[in-house]
Amino acid sequence: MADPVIIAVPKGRILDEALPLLARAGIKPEPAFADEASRALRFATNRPDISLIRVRAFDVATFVAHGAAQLGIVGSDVLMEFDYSELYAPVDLGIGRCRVSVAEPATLAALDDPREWSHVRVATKYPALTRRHFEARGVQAECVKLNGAMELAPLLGLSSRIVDLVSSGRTLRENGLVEVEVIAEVSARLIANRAAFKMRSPQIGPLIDAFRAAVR
Ligand SMILES: Nc1ncnc2c1ncn2[C@@H]1O[C@H](COP(=O)(O)OP(=O)(O)OP(=O)(O)O)[C@@H](O)[C@H]1O
Ligand SMILES: O=P(O)(O)OC[C@H]1O[C@H](OP(=O)(O)OP(=O)(O)O)[C@H](O)[C@@H]1O
Repeated sequence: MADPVIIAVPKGRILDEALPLLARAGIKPEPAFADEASRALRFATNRPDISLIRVRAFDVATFVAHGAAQLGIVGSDVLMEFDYSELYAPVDLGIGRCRVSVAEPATLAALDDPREWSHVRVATKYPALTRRHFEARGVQAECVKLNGAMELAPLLGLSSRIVDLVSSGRTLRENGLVEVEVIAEVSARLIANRAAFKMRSPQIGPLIDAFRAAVR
């Protein structure tokens, strides 16, 4: 039999929404996959030709871009940050919906006009996306890379603005910040390694179709 297709799935919030989607696509992982306390990283499924790996959100794109996994589920925020040419993103899965936005303290926003910025200092997990966004309108962005808790940066004087994910807006509100610009709407995508998609299309093509049919 051909090697199993490996699908990379992020830990954390997307995992919960991905499970029903996998089930509708006919893929039922072994029970340990849904148990974040499990230390296992690779999991079998009801299909001997498919196995799953559970990795950090940003690493899903890296595993698939390098062909270590053939398919993956990842937020479009991650795809925008990396911009890997080896990745093909054929299906919008409609889960993990949020937006990537610029935010700043409410006190600053009251006096501020983003159209007048020529230089900004921004704390973010998304430096490439942030620089591209600001460059497109002639603003130079100096980025401080953080991996989480961006909302602390303005409170502690690390930077007056942040670029982060916003969903309900609760995290911003509870830290005295307001959204001043939406950069992009985000949802999770099914991604495929382009070379694997070409060379293993009899295996991978029907799987992509199954995910497409599972989205509702
Ligand atoms: N509040 C949110 N609402 C909806 N989707 C979100 C939200 N926050 C993040 N996401 C989506 O889920 C993905 C993973 O985010 P999550 O916060 O679970 O990971 P993380 O804790 O930042 O990752 P890691 O710990 O692996 O670095 C993001 O890339 C984004 O696409
Ligand atoms: O607008 P809200 O509904 O408050 O959601 C936004 C928050 O969700 C995400 O963080 P998450 O909860 O995943 O935590 P982490 O990134 O710090 O792990 C994101 O980084 C924001 O902090």
